[in-house]
Amino acid sequence: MSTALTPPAEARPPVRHPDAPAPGEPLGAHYAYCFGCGGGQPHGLHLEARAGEGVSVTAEFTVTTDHQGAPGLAHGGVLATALDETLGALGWMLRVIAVTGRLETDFRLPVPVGTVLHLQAEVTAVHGRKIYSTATGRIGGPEGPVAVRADALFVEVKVDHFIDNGRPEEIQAAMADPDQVRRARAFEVNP
Ligand SMILES: CCCCCCCCCCCC(=O)SCCNC(=O)CCNC(=O)[C@H](O)C(C)(C)COP(=O)(O)OP(=O)(O)OC[C@H]1O[C@@H](n2cnc3c(N)ncnc32)[C@H](O)[C@@H]1OP(=O)(O)O
Repeated sequence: MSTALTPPAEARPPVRHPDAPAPGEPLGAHYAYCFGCGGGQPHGLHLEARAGEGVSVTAEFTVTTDHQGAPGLAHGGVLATALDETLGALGWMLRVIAVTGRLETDFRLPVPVGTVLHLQAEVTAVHGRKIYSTATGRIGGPEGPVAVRADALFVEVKVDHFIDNGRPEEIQAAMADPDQVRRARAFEVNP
């Protein structure tokens, strides 16, 4: 793991938000057109995440023929997306909006089409806006061998990050959708 992903000595253990979803609760998509979790992307990952214990989440992603790199095998970038999306879902447990600053991925086993990738992610430390986290993706069941893993640094941002940087068409459509506004507001209110 690179030094950029090693929390500084003064970093704190993560604290589960009191209003975080209960363990086992489905987290749903944060945006219908998200390539990782949205239902509106026909070739997307349709990753389904659930709240875990502490500051953790679990997720499942089924590799389809849309996700190939080599014949019959998942593309490494798609697997990195699955790890990134699962790590991004940790924001629900802290109730902050955060984006990926750095993602370091190890690919340990090839992942064939048809495989269910069982993902688990947890926050390991928080320092200011910096959120340090780690994730695994297992095959053959939730306790199967680790096929992919990642260490990451997410950086907390405000909703303005998306409003200022996103394309106006999609931003306006999202802001006109009451469900989307409700999801964004859920993260904005911090103790
Ligand atoms: C509506 C609901 C939607 C909910 C939306 C949820 C979406 C989840 C989707 C899945 C996750 C994604 O793919 S998100 C999409 C992919 N990621 C992105 O597009 C992010 C693009 N990058 C950026 O916008 C920016 O670089 C930021 C926001 C990450 C940081 O910029 P900034 O806000 O100006 O802050 P900055 O001062 O640079 O950095 C803050 C601290 O983090 C450190 N830091 C920043 N980047 C790195 C890095 N790569 N490696 C090491 N350290 C880093 C800095 O050194 C600093 O440490 P110190 O000096 O404080 O010690």
